[in-house]
Amino acid sequence: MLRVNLLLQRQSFRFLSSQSHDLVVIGGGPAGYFAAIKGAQLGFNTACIEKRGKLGGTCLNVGCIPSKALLNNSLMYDQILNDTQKRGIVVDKKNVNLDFDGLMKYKDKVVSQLTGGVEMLFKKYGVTYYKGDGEFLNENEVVVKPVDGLEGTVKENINLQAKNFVIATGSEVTPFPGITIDEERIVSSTGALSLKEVPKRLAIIGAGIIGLEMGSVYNRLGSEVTVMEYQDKIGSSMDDEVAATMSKVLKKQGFNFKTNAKVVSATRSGDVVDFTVENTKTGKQETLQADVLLVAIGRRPYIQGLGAEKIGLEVDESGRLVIDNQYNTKFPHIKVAGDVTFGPMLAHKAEEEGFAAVELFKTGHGHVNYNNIPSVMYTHPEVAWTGKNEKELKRDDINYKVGKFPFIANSRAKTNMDTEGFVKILIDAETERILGAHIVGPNAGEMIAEACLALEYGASAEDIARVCHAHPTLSEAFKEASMAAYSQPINF
Ligand SMILES: Cc1cc2nc3c(=O)[nH]c(=O)nc-3n(C[C@H](O)[C@H](O)[C@H](O)COP(=O)(O)OP(=O)(O)OC[C@H]3O[C@@H](n4cnc5c(N)ncnc54)[C@H](O)[C@@H]3O)c2cc1C
Ligand SMILES: NC(=O)c1ccc[n+]([C@@H]2O[C@H](COP(=O)([O-])OP(=O)(O)OC[C@H]3O[C@@H](n4cnc5c(N)ncnc54)[C@H](O)[C@@H]3O)[C@@H](O)[C@H]2O)c1
Repeated sequence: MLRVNLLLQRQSFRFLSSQSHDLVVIGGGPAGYFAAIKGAQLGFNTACIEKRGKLGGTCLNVGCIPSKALLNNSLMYDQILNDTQKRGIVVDKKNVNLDFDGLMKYKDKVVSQLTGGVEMLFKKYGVTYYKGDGEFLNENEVVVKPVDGLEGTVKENINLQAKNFVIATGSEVTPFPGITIDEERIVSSTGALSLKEVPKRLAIIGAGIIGLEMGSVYNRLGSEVTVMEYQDKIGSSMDDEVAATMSKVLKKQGFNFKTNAKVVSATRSGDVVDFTVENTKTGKQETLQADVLLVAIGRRPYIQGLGAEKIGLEVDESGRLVIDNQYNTKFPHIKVAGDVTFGPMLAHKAEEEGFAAVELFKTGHGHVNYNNIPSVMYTHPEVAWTGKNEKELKRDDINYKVGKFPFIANSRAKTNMDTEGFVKILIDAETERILGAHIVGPNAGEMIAEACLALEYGASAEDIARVCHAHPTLSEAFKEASMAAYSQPINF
């Protein structure tokens, strides 16, 4: 009898595939793939589990990258149509055509190039890539399960033991209670990135970053865009002056905003969507129609199927995995990075955390400065900021000075006929160290890197202003705003 049992045990072991690694990363988005590559570079025998079938997570597949491809090309289309005449370029508008299918195909091509690029990097650095669904069995073991219908998925359950884990399972769209997303007529950002045609009327719930970026794409392509925002202003995460400027600019571009607007219901009837909006101040309701309704009211952490509860990981009231300042869960060998935990849901923040978490495993040190995480909205003009805004400085009772410089007074912006916006620098009134920077303007997303560097190294406004900036460049506006903060600008 004992012999038979041993035999059976040995046989079942043959079918249970099992591997061991130094580091297992769950999720192959920006947090996960940075953690995995850094882990391999630091000498860990590293594996990454991803169930999507493609690496790069939300950002590369259905977020940053496809949205920026559409933003860039829709801007070019709009400029060819509407921004050539004054520049001495003659365009026969009748012969400018939009190949919407081509626009989408280009977007898909960039996505697959970049997701394929991450896969190549895994090969280059020796990261083992498991295509499957990762679930904790206990605090030292994860099972990778096959995903139905996914090409290249693991063929059977594989148990992975590891000394260290990074959870990087990201986020998902926050659903709107009572509204069913079908990704055709009532869409999330994912559906909005893959529409079959340009909707005549696009309604958007939420004037956050997704609402304003995707609204910009379709506004340029010809949709009539209406954005409904619950709060009394658009761009709630922005500095008030920046948000007010963007509201004016986007209205001029054709956006229709309804603020203090609560969507009460929305239903699809055939090819149209009927929705009812209530004004939160007056209580007045109106029923409107759109061809497509985009729900963009935020994202929430994603831990479905991870087995977090099984091993007793703490989750807060917003669904985020709770960690300490070293990214540790209650188990120091299980760290968390990216959208699934605290902080802004941004790809570069996720990357930094993935990197830092693995450095902490290896060396006990890792660094992310949460006071200096830039945000960029890729509309035209772009909006970018880092550090504190005026409201936060007032709230914290910090005495500050403001330096502002408008792009209308910047020679490069003038020559480019692209003068909307300004650079605003906030400095400590006493030390004159930079505390925050807020930019509305052409290439603001690139310019903010200068503010990040200055903030990180504790530069004063004068330190920035005394650095020679090339002429004529947009970055001179950053220098002049710094001059304005502690003294006077030259060109304004
Ligand atoms: C439309 C849109 C545009 C955006 N644009 C920008 C932008 O321009 N700039 C910016 O900074 N941010 C942008 N973001 C936000 C950015 O995409 C996220 O902040 C970023 O992707 C977070 O990275 P992450 O690695 O934490 O999570 P994710 O990118 O969500 O990756 C998590 C991965 O884990 C996988 N996973 C989850 N559970 C499991 C499991 N149990 N087993 C195996 N795999 C699992 C998921 O399939 C997913 O691929 C945008 C988001 C959207 C929706
Ligand atoms: N360029 C970028 O960095 C970029 C681009 C896209 C998305 N993202 C990230 O993706 C995440 C999700 O973006 P998002 O735009 O969905 O979220 P968001 O949090 O930026 O904006 C959501 C907006 O919806 C409003 N809202 C919430 N509930 C509402 C309701 N019931 N009715 C009307 N309005 C309502 C909020 O007040 C807010 O203004 C964000 O964390 C964002 O940082 C970043």
